[in-house]
Amino acid sequence: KDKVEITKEQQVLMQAILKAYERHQIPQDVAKRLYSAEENFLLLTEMATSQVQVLVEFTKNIPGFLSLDHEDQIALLKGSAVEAMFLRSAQVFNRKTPAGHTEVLEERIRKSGISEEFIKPMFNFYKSIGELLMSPEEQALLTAVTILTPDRPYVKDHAAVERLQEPMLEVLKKLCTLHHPHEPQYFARLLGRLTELRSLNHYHAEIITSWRVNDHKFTPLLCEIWDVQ
Ligand SMILES: Cc1cccc(C)c1Nc1c(-c2c(F)cccc2F)nc2cccc(C)n12
Repeated sequence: KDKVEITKEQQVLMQAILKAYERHQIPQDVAKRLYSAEENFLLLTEMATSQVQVLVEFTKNIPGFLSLDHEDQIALLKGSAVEAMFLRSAQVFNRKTPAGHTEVLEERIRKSGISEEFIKPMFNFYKSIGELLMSPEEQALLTAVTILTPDRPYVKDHAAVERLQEPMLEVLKKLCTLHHPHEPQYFARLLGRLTELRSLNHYHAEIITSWRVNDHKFTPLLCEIWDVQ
């Protein structure tokens, strides 16, 4: 009989409480919220930009790299950036992050304006790297070997790059034997990944072009390393 009525003040109080509750969500709640392709592209652009910065710092710390011809240093960096970044993002992707983060990253990559034909080879590569269960030393050496690939475009002194790459391949080969005693083919499998990486260069160039066609903006560093704009 006596009608229940929310008073005006109670309405205001309830709205304030609800607003606060929705604003202060815990991470996994946020993860469920779908992001727009633009938001995903922006996040990936930030990730890619910091990956390039990390790549440049890592490369400068490779023993002997800074004593190479300066133009060759640039040619090696520009020629290997995509492959090195695929390797690093594969490590990031395969690291067992707190539950749900890898799926979130995968979802954001899938919804960032990259066409399906490039998504497949990208995740196949991530999976094939994950299956190798590389040690941190193997990951670091494989990245250094990738950067010190003598036959990149515009490299003048091939021999000097080979002299740096050789000893790293030797150490990597020994590590594979030590870490994977029951897999004599492990080193060969690692080098097989480098071949797969090269094919991803082509896909990456297409991804960049398709983003540019849709007028996506890159950071100055990404433009510089991939000769965009
Ligand atoms: C950070 C990231 C992680 C996984 C997938 C993607 C698409 C990205 N983002 C980019 C990559 C890139 C990379 F950084 C690592 C591996 C493969 C890549 F395609 N390259 C570029 C070039 C211009 C802009 C972006 C956003 N971008």
